Amino acid sequence: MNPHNSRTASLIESFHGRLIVSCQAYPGEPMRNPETMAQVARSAEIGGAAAIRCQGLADISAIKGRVKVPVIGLWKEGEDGVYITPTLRHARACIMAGADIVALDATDRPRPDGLTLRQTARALKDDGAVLMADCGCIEDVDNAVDAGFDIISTTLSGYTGARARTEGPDYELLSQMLERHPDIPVICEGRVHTPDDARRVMDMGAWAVVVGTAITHPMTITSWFSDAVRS
Ligand SMILES: CC(=O)N[C@H](C=O)[C@@H](O)[C@H](O)[C@H](O)COP(=O)(O)O
Repeated sequence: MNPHNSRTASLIESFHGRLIVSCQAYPGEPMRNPETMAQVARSAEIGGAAAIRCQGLADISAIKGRVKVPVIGLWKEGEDGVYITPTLRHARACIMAGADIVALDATDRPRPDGLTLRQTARALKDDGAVLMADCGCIEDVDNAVDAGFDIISTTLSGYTGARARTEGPDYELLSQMLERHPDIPVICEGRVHTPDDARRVMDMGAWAVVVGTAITHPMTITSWFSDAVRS
């Protein structure tokens, strides 16, 4: 196990075996408003979320003030290449805004500030930060573990070109991660669309599951129903 201090260990333990809800609205969307996201996050907490994952400094700050559960913060900038908390500056800003854990792109693609993943993680660990690695394939996972990340996640599977985008969660990557890194909390995130999907990843041994779209993105949920009704 990575050398955790007891504060980090109890933070990570607080969502062991539990649901994490990702509350994000994308640029140009009607719900892209920190107050709205804080209301969504508080609703998710009341419904049983053991942590909230959220994007952008204003949302992190608003949500941190509204929920008691841990906040996993990230800051998306750009669309190509590394866009989830792309630099050390973005990560530090997330922490300053109130994130208890910061999620970063953990691929080996070039980062805009020229730092490597390992250099970025080292600087943040020296600050005392708790780090979640958003991985796209097992090589990213191995690198993230080497770099000192506290939590590893399937977040970027199907979005980096390294793996095909599965219809639902990437069960295959999840099982590789669980087998190779039994001592690090493994989170399944991405395209978990039903309670059955969520139960299955927990039964496989995931530490926790992150659900975003299927809980907090009404535009997409509506389109699922609308398409089903029309066809
Ligand atoms: C690939 C990427 O940028 N994923 C983002 C990461 O924060 C979010 O857009 C996703 O909503 C989140 O990962 C949860 O996944 P899903 O919405 O499929 O439940």
